[in-house]
Amino acid sequence: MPVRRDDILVDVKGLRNSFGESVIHDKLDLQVRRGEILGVVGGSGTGKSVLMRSIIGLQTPDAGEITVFGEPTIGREETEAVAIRKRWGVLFQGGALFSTLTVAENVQVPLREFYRELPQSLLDEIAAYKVVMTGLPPEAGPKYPAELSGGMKKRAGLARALALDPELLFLDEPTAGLDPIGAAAFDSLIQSLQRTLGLTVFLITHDLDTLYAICDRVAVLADKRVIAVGTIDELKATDHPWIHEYFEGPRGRAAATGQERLDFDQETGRHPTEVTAATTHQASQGGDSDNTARDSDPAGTRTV
Ligand SMILES: Nc1ncnc2c1ncn2[C@@H]1O[C@H](COP(=O)(O)OP(=O)(O)OP(=O)(O)O)[C@@H](O)[C@H]1O
Repeated sequence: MPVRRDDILVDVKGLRNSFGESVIHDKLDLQVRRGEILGVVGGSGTGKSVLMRSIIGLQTPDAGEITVFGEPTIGREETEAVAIRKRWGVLFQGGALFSTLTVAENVQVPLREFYRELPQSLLDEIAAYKVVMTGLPPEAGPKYPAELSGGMKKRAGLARALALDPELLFLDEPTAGLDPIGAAAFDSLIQSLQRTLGLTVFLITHDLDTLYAICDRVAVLADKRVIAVGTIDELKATDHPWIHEYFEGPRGRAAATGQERLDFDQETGRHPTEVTAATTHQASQGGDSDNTARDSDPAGTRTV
């Protein structure tokens, strides 16, 4: 069924980006649909982050058109760009928190930028609400990033990304560096926020478990463009060698098996609550397991 124009929140057409002689994107097209979680995958250096930066206006492309919420974003006057920027939130790779500001102050940065007239009492109230919304304990608000575990830093970054009540959320590798349980908890958090707040999510990831667990569609970057976009089943049916290797390689198969097991257990009402309870508890406690590198998971799957 054709997608209604209004339901395309991000539309990228004919994008070209290069750095010197090195062409990163050429004739790249991509659409993000309202209400979906779109996973963006591709080998290292294929230009996933540059694509995100182009969409949010941090990278000026050589050529192409980008519209967000139906508005062109390239070459806009600052005042017009601000009106669009207010409507999205961004979680950069690694959280990108200001180290000299507390968590609450970090969350207040976009509020101060766009709504200078807000009184401090309201800023504090909003920040406290966003902190708790992302599963952090209220005591995390006055802490500095250096005092937080890796998982807590991601949650703080997410709280800041949600500060302006965005319609569209950009997440760059949100589960990188998290252990499997912390990553699963973060996936659940993204999915539950997406559903509750009606968000559209552009999610760059290398994490196959995340794709299976929460993404509605997946876009694959290779050969300087988006070579395929669709559900995982649709992608598996394509014969591109990178896609085939990605989903049918050992980690891809492990993630698929893990998801099938989880689906089965959810249907039969068996153990997933154990995972949920453990992760929820961990999240509310700001547990240390968020801090361990997820790559230490040898099976490449987080279902335990
Ligand atoms: N500001 C820059 N100046 C020069 N080259 C850059 C710049 N930003 C990105 N690049 C290059 O563009 C390419 C794509 O980078 P990008 O960070 O988008 O890749 P990626 O797909 O997100 O990779 P990864 O999965 O490893 O994070 C890389 O070769 C990178 O070195």
